[in-house]
Amino acid sequence: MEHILEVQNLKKLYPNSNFALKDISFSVPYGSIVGFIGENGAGKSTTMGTILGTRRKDDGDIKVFGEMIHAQQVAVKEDIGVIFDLMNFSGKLTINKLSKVLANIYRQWDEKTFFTYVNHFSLPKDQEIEGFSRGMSMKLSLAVALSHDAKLLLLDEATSGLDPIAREEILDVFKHFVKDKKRSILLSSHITSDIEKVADKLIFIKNGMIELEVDKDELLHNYAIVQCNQKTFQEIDVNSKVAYKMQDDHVEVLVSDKKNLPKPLTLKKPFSIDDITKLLVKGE
Ligand SMILES: Nc1ncnc2c1ncn2[C@@H]1O[C@H](COP(=O)(O)OP(=O)(O)OP(=O)(O)O)[C@@H](O)[C@H]1O
Repeated sequence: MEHILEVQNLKKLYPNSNFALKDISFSVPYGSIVGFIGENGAGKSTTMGTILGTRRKDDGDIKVFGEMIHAQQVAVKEDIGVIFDLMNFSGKLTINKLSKVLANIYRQWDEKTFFTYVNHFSLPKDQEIEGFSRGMSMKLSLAVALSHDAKLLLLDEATSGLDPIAREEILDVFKHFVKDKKRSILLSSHITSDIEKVADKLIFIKNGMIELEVDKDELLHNYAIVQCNQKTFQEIDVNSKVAYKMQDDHVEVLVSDKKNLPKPLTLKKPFSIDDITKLLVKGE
């Protein structure tokens, strides 16, 4: 089995909203960190919520660890560690008390690992967690997600609110988490430089649709952003054009096969995930 998570033809409509997840499919391979990228309201949290069963899907299949997942399956959910934007723990608890509560919730609760992360993140153990800053809350959520022997982490904006040093630390924790090739992470973030640092694969979502799903190596080796005039734009192989944006005096194009371009052409080097995101989101 190659993939820890497979999403096939997932559809979801919200009542009283024009938004829909429109038949989306993607996969998360074992041992990988997959970056989930899209602008505000693109559908990242909705996708993660339907995978977890906290939001009802209308159609489509979700397979985790090779098995079809249904909303009621508690056992499978124990194997999924989650961070969503807001913490759900009672604010009156301290970390010491929280650990005892979680030991009763998770069969695989590992107190030793939990306190290793709590110490690593320098979190106070006897302070009520409602007084925690956003960054401290995020670190606590992460310590919890990493301490019940989860095989898959669904992390929605898990690095936001953290200072650069804490972000570095956490990205190192992510890399370590997937190292044995038995576990994976799906990570959404607006801080694309974080994704750029750790992701093995990238999924771009726009308006409820997957625009691009690509391995980072493939992106680095074969993709490019080129700037050219209209005439040269027409000469680029249509299958290679992923997205483009017409500017006043030139066209900016994301191509998937940079070795097969008409010459001469200006390659934008180096390009960032932000550059790609802008073209996919704002371009055609
Ligand atoms: N409970 C709900 N009822 C109706 N519409 C909703 C609900 N939750 C989300 N939406 C809508 O679904 C769309 C996608 O929202 P979602 O939170 O999945 O986006 P996102 O990509 O996670 O955005 P962000 O980056 O801002 O967190 C938005 O238009 C939002 O208004």
